[in-house]
Amino acid sequence: MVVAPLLRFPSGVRCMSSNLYKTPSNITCKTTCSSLKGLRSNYRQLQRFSTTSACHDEALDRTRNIGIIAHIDAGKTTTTERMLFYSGFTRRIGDVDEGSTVTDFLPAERARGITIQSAAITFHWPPGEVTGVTGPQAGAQNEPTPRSAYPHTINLIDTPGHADFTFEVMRSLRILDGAVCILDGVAGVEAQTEKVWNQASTYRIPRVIYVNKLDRDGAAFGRTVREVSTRLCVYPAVCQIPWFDGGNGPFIGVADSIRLQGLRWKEGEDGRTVKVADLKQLEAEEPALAAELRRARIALIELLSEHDEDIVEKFFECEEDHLAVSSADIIESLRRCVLDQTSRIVPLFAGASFRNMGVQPLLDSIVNLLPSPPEAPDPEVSIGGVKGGLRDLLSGDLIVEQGEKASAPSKGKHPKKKNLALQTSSKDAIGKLQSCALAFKVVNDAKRGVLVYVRVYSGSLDRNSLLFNTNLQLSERAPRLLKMYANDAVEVDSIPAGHIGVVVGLKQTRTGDTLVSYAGNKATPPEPLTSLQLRPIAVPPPVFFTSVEPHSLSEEKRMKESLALLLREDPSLHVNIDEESGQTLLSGMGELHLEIARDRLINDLKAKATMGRIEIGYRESALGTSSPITKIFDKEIAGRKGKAGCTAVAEPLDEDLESPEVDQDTLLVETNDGNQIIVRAPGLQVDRSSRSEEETSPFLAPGMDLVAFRTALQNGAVAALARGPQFTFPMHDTRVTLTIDPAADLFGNETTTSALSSAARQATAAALQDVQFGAGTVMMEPVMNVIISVDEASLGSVVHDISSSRGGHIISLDEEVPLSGTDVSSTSASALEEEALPPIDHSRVYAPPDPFETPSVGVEIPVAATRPRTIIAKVPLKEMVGYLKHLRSLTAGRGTFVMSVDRFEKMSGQRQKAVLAELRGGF
Ligand SMILES: Nc1nc2c(ncn2[C@@H]2O[C@H](COP(=O)(O)OP(=O)(O)OP(=O)(O)O)[C@@H](O)[C@H]2O)c(=O)[nH]1
Repeated sequence: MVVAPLLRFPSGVRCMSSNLYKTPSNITCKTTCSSLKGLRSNYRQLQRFSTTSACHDEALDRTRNIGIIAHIDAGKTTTTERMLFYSGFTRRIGDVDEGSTVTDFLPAERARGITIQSAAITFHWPPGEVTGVTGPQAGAQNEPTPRSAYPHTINLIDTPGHADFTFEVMRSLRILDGAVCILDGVAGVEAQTEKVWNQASTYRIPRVIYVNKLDRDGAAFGRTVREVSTRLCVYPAVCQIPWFDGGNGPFIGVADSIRLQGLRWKEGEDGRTVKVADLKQLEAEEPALAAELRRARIALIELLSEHDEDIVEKFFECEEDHLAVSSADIIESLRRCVLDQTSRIVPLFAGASFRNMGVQPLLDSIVNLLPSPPEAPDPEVSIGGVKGGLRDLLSGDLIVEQGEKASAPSKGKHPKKKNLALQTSSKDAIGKLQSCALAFKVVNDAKRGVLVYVRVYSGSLDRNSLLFNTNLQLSERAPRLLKMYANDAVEVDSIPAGHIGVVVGLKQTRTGDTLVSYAGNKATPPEPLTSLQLRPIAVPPPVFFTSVEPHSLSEEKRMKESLALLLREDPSLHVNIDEESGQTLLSGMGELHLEIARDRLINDLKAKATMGRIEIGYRESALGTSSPITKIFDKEIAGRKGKAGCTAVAEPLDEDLESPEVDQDTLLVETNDGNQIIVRAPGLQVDRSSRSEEETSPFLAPGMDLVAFRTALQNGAVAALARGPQFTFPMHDTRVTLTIDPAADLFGNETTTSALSSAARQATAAALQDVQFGAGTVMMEPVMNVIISVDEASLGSVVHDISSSRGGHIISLDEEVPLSGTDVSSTSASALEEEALPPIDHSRVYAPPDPFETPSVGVEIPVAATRPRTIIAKVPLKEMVGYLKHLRSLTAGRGTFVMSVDRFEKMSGQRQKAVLAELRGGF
């Protein structure tokens, strides 16, 4: 009798065997024996856990921070709901289509049936209390107990699948230690799957794959396995194959190649009852399936043997009998391969979550195969201009020279000695670090206020500790800490390293900020801790915008507060105020992104405002150089006299060309939103004897330091660049050089920061006008990097449509390595790609045959016609609006695509004219 690990329980967890076993040949077990105790008891367990620090290390081994990633509609939320149900977290299974799921709890998500925000939720698998007592570890004995025999804490992040929320996905990926990638067994590997897969590769996240929806007509497990190898460029380790009743009947379960058994679920039940049949029983009942299962087992051992020496040894110990290798040894081998990602082995499982089939073995695989926080790759940090791993930093392997970024290369007699001193003092500072956490999500909760979700990476984040925000350079106290269960919460005293929790009461922290606590009671941490940042990501440029108007003047303040909150939640949204019209413009990544922002603003945050039409965010660019334009601002602002002068020159910015030389008169060179701002002040006589951030000058008003001076000028230029002189679109690829002549432009006490900003804004706007009257300006449009997946039969028509009707450029067909999905990441291409691993040998990939692979009626389609093809093209965004519908019609519903902003491109005169005519006449 073979009993699956999912059916084994540690002592103390009682299996209600009388209900579970039916006949010796038909073993049935309820997997949630100790489940359904209800939420309250789970809460109590976690509360105890979080206040008992002695258990933390052991408990950390029993923790998994896992994400679910996939293409839209692959079944992430449906699968998550089953996980919550089987773990005893919920008493009934929520339904996406009825809008009753736990994780999609925003009204907009429930109304649309899609995931918008990543939800973080905690549960235990297998059900029961996660004790600090270390159980028998795998590998300790000859036949070790799998990890899935003991309860683990799973922090699960359900991520959105829609391309408009790519940034939300990236944000979530940064804090995961492992992921389950769900594929739709009918659609296979889709373009969005490839994108999010590559993003996960960027962070080296170990993954398992779950092929869902195998109950649907047209499901093709074998084809999907092959696509995993060809399109995701990994070796699928097929751990389960689908069990179709009688070979080509309905999907009824899975055959497990690790444990050599069949798992069968009864149609129409809630899935808690699983019938297990061993290989002998399968041979009697389903001989074809049993034969395939043997082949799957052989293929699995062969694959592992190529990458793991230990399994080769076990294989020889078993006298080269593939079927004799123990399941525990296979699980350990798979685990080693998953954690060491150079093998590119990804375990693959099967199921139909909607029919309640396949989810418990998937949960077992999360516990057995994915890493605990200490086993996950070292999180990337940047500190004092140096990049590396956090663990390396804490252990002293990553060396930071404090203050080197700000100071010039060391001069003097003993440069080496100086460096050594700097290193020692930065080491001392790093020793003071008490905890380091990443705020990965900010949510405005109607009941609890603003919740900041954090992942703690080192130390322990304690209630009431002072947190320094290294992005905003300010400190905030953490008055309350919570552990979240979707939209329910439990108060805790601390959040230890490796865990996910919520800080309530932070007023400034935004999504993506790094928070550190440190020893000592200074207001700021010692250098270089002030610059410590975890996995920074760059926000992509927004390409759609809309206007937001308050219903009345009295509503304006409230609307602005709501917008500020929206921006804290989602930094991929941007707000600009058009100085001339006074209009507030909200811009974002896509139409759906802005629609959801509108819903949040008006329905959830109750702002009384109206949003205009969603439009493409064009840009304007300078074609020539202006003459130097000087403006003197001289006016009373809020009862205080303000006077300042500034000279501006505007010119085209070519990032490929070298920046102008930076001399000691240059106070700032900064490129932001596609424009460059340079501030120069010859003769300012900067007093550099004080600390760098407090540098000052005799020309500046008392109390104004150099930072305030150049920020004021920069803000003025940014405001003017938000509105182009000819088409009123924001400027792009433009450089503005601001020059201050201290003798002529600065007027002592009267030169306030707002006067400086106003002078810089007026001078920049006038310089842009001067360009328009001279060489002129041109419109720019967002051009997208588009990846389209089609089959061979539709390739020709799709390529023709893109290149002739949509003005796109085909870049390539069937790139061997898919484009990296790191468009929203500052991280360079994945380290795995850098290691230049040998290509995957697709001919050696095992995939079982598909009963429904070819249509049973009509003309047989040649296999080549259904071969997946990938088109990579650059297409103007305007031509991609509403493209999905068109692509579906060209490809009989099979085609999918993803896109991301490539860059802004200058438009031809003819195209500019046509777009302007359309904009004036409306869409
Ligand atoms: N037949 C069948 N349908 C399924 C299965 N799993 C999910 N579905 C259906 O597929 C649709 C999408 O499921 P979701 O769980 O919302 O998918 P998702 O990946 O969370 O989608 P997004 O949140 O929008 O990215 C729903 O109508 C589900 O009922 C399955 O195993 N079989």
